[in-house]
Amino acid sequence: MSNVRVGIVGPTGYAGMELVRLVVGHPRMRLVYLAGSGARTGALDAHLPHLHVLADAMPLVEALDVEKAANVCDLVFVALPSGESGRVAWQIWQAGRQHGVKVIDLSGDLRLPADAYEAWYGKAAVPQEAISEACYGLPERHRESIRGASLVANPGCYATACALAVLPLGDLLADVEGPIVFDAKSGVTGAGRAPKEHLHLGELANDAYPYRVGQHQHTPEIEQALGGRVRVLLTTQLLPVPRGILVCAYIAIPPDAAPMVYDRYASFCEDEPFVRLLVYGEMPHIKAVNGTNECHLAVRWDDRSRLLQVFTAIDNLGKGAAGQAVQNANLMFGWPEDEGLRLVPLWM
Ligand SMILES: NC(=O)C1=CN([C@@H]2O[C@H](COP(=O)(O)OP(=O)(O)OC[C@H]3O[C@@H](n4cnc5c(N)ncnc54)[C@H](OP(=O)(O)O)[C@@H]3O)[C@@H](O)[C@H]2O)C=CC1
Ligand SMILES: CC(=O)N[C@@H](CCC(=O)OP(=O)(O)O)C(=O)O
Repeated sequence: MSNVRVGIVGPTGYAGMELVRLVVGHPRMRLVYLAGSGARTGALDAHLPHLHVLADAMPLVEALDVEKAANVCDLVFVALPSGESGRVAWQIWQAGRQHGVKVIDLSGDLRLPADAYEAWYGKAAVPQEAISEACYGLPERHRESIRGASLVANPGCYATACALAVLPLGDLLADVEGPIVFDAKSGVTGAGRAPKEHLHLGELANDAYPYRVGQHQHTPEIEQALGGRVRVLLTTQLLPVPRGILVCAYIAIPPDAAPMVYDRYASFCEDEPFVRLLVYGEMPHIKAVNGTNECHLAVRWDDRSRLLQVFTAIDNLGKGAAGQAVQNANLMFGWPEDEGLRLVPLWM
């Protein structure tokens, strides 16, 4: 059954190590190639002792060789810092194009048009050809295109949680008045593993605060994921927890649509394997989705303010990164969408 040969570029990073866990547990994937910058090579469990249990199932970590990645793998996940990741994904895709290698990039490099990317990320964009080739990998919106894609831009973590809060509105989105406001909070693994002063325990413990306000790079990605029809105000905040994203969206739907809005969300979620609508009145918890590919969603109409509140919770490393990447791979290979993703939450 384990017939598809898989490579992971960036396995020593937070998203990459979660990919290792999911790929090793996937019944149709065989991990054959691990590569990074060359700074940490050899046995992966020498750098990540918790993976010792998987040592026999894992190749050694090598310095990245694009040609090798393209030749020994059928599928490559690329999870490098933005600015580097999309370039590497594009190179591997080009090198393996003739024998149909499939590539999923977890960074923001292939998600936006070049001018928007450069404006919001402040970095040079990859060639337009790469951006045009890449399919935006939000299954709840682009399932059919993902099935036919060989290069996928995996969505951002905040962008996933925010878009999923709104997409169930469907054509009601056209009647929303004013911008949609997202109050979003993330655990610290969202910032990656490279040490930074504001991420130290001493700085972050007992604290929580907004950051990159008005400048967060997922703002245009959310607008794009919602079809470019609404303005978005996104406030991102850092929480002193390792993982998980919690979003509250405030949406001015027409008040006369309020009585049937829960049913609209219910009918959307009924067909979605990973978006779970909570019973009216229940609220999502990040602990209930951490370690999984699920998005938990709650809807509440506030009659006093005449606003719809939609709450979503995802694991930034799960549905926000590695889990969604595996979901996309399942679609690209024509497998059941939840293959290898029937995961029990970590809770503690
Ligand atoms: N963390 C998250 O929650 C999410 C992350 N993402 C995206 O996924 C990508 C990876 O994020 P994350 O895992 O958090 O990042 P980390 O900083 O934790 O890890 C980055 C990885 O990239 C490797 N690396 C760095 N530079 C190079 C290079 N020049 N060539 C080859 N390998 C290199 C590092 O390996 P080495 O040890 O060899 O230096 C490390 O394994 C980013 O683009 C991020 O935006 C997207 C959604 C959510
Ligand atoms: C807590 C934290 O810092 N989260 C990151 C999440 C975004 C990310 O991972 O980067 P992409 O733009 O490539 O998706 C951030 O806010 O930048």
